[in-house]
Amino acid sequence: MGDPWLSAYDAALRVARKAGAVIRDAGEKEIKVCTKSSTVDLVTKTDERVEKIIIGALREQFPDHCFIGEESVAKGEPCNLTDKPTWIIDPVDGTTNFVHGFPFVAVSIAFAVNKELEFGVVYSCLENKMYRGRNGKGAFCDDEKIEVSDVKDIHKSIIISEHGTDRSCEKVEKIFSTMKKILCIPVHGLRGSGTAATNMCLVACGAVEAFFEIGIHCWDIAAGAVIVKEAGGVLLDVNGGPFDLMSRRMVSANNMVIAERIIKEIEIFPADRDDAPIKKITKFCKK
Ligand SMILES: O=P(O)(O)OC[C@@]1(O)O[C@H](CO)[C@@H](O)[C@@H]1O
Ligand SMILES: [Mg+2]
Repeated sequence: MGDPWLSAYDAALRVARKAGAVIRDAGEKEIKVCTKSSTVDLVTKTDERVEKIIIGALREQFPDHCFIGEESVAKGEPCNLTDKPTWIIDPVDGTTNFVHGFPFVAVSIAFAVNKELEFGVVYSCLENKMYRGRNGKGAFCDDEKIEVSDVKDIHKSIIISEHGTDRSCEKVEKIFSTMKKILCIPVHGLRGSGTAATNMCLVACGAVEAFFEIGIHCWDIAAGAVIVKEAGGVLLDVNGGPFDLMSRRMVSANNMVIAERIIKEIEIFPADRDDAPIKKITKFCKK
């Protein structure tokens, strides 16, 4: 049997580039900002518009496929991963960056069949870098094959994490306590680009050793997960168990030595699963 998902992969690359161009253009104009789950969970017309463009184009070509998109889920659509061919989309990963002109904004498109990720595309559209990975076929940035770093000594590592959009003090304390413990190992540095998809690509191309977060969503990390795995990296739950795309918890690392060392320091806090019963998020926009 040939390559069953090649046309889907090509479509993902095409529409990711198109989406990136729309985001770049929109960034030149005035951006009207609304909020979703908290006052620091930002959304703009561009997020919604780009998601419509991506899903519209893919649905036209693949009418039987299912779609999980960040903004559609925010409007109350289901977020269940079934065995059916399913696209998992974050139209703008790094909306806060987009709003502020901080130069890391990504379009993230992944494709899963039988709950297995087949490929992932992350277009870092302000840098104009196209990261991509296909199950069993390697990971690339533009035309260059990428690989994770070979560092095994945590003292020689850079680790990425993010603060998320839930600012309840209890959670923030746990996040900072974890970061403090990791910093004090000590590691070479802690970083955060503001987009989970880009963070994972930084692991995949060896610029950092690991990225972990509790509170991310499946659309933030699905494409990056394929890219990290195909670049030779590992994906785990924050408790060291198997990675679960819908769990909102993840450690991605260049190897098990680094992953397990970080896991020792992570203070786990609860996060509702992405496939928990639907709750529509109310959007707030200033008049
Ligand atoms: O809302 P957006 O811009 O798509 O997601 C931005 C983002 O920062 O939120 C996650 C959860 O904290 C991050 O790690 C992720 O990349
Ligand atoms: Mg987004």
